[in-house]
Amino acid sequence: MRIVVTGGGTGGHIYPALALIREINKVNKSAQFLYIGTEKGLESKLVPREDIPFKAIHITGFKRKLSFDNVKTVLRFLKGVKDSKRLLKEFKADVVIGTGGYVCGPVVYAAAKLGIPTIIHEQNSVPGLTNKFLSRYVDRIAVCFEEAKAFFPENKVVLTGNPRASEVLGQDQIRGKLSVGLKLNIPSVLVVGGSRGAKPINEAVLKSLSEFGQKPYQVLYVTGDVHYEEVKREVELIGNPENVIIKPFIHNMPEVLAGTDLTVARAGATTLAELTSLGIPSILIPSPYVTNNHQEKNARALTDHGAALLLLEKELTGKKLVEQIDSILMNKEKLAHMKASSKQLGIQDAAKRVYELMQEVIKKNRK
Ligand SMILES: CC(=O)N[C@H]1[C@@H](OP(=O)(O)OP(=O)(O)OC[C@H]2O[C@@H](n3ccc(=O)[nH]c3=O)[C@H](O)[C@@H]2O)O[C@H](CO)[C@@H](O)[C@@H]1O
Repeated sequence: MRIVVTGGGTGGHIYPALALIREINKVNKSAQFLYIGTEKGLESKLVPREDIPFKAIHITGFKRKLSFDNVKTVLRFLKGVKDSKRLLKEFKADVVIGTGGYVCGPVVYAAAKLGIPTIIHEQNSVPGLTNKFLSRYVDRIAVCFEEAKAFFPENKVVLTGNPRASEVLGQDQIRGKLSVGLKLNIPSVLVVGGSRGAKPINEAVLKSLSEFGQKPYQVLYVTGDVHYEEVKREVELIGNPENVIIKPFIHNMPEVLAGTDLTVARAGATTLAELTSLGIPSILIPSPYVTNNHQEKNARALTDHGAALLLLEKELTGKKLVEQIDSILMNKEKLAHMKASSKQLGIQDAAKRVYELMQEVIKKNRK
């Protein structure tokens, strides 16, 4: 099977794609992959790390306001379609799957026009612009939230979940903890602001740093690559408590999550799929800067079922953050209840479901 995967911009679109590739590799040794992304997106760094063949096309996203830039974007889109068609023909793709981000636009559109079976994977409860546009042309739309179904043609949409939910299972939590310097016998809180970090979360953590030092739990605090140096400078002034470990980015997140008792995070859809797959309770601080406020809607899918607490960014303070962490970690009953609710929302066999959908569209195309 010759599979083209495309998706990019941020980790939330790239990690599901990488998880899908790894999971397919386990069951189909002869599968061949080509990843198409952009040079500027995080995918140009993450994909080659995994030894997956990577090709880049040049493309930019649409501005929501009407502007001359959009004319340039349309021209680039058409060029992107042309380049994608060439790559798809050269590779002789049997199926193309897009996992989100604007790079999917020309690649998946080109595939549909060439008559190659196509799938898009929508991680969020509310779809983005590119997937809405592509939904007209693709064979199937794989979604992760029941709520997302309403935005797509009924005959194409299938609830599969996020392949990352499958990948995070069965990991070695001891190795995960040791790899970042966490102690084995103390509860751990992971604080992470999505794949690129989040300044408001960093500010709140810095305000509570000394207080964390007094707590019977340990904190793994991930700043995001671009914020790391600044955070480090501030930490030097405040002092770094022994039970708070600070990292710019975690590359072995599945292992690290395995040893996590509670997570404080943005409400990116891929992070949520990982947390619910493992049954990790969370405190979610949705980014208010995303399209249609989709992170808050993602978060509510968990908070409505008691799997997470919601902390809106406008209400976020260092004090509130510590209070919420304590309210969960210091209350065994609440912790157990949240764990169970979280686990119930997980779709653990998501990778298998997406792979089956790929096989189905290929078969249908051959008939
Ligand atoms: C600002 C923005 O537009 N964010 C979107 C982006 O978020 P973002 O890229 O932050 O996505 P998610 O939070 O969904 O996923 C982040 C991914 O990066 C991984 N990770 C994160 C930090 C780290 O140090 N190491 C690591 O491996 C996580 O485990 C996860 O797999 O895509 C998501 C999925 O479509 C959307 O829901 C988010 O709204």
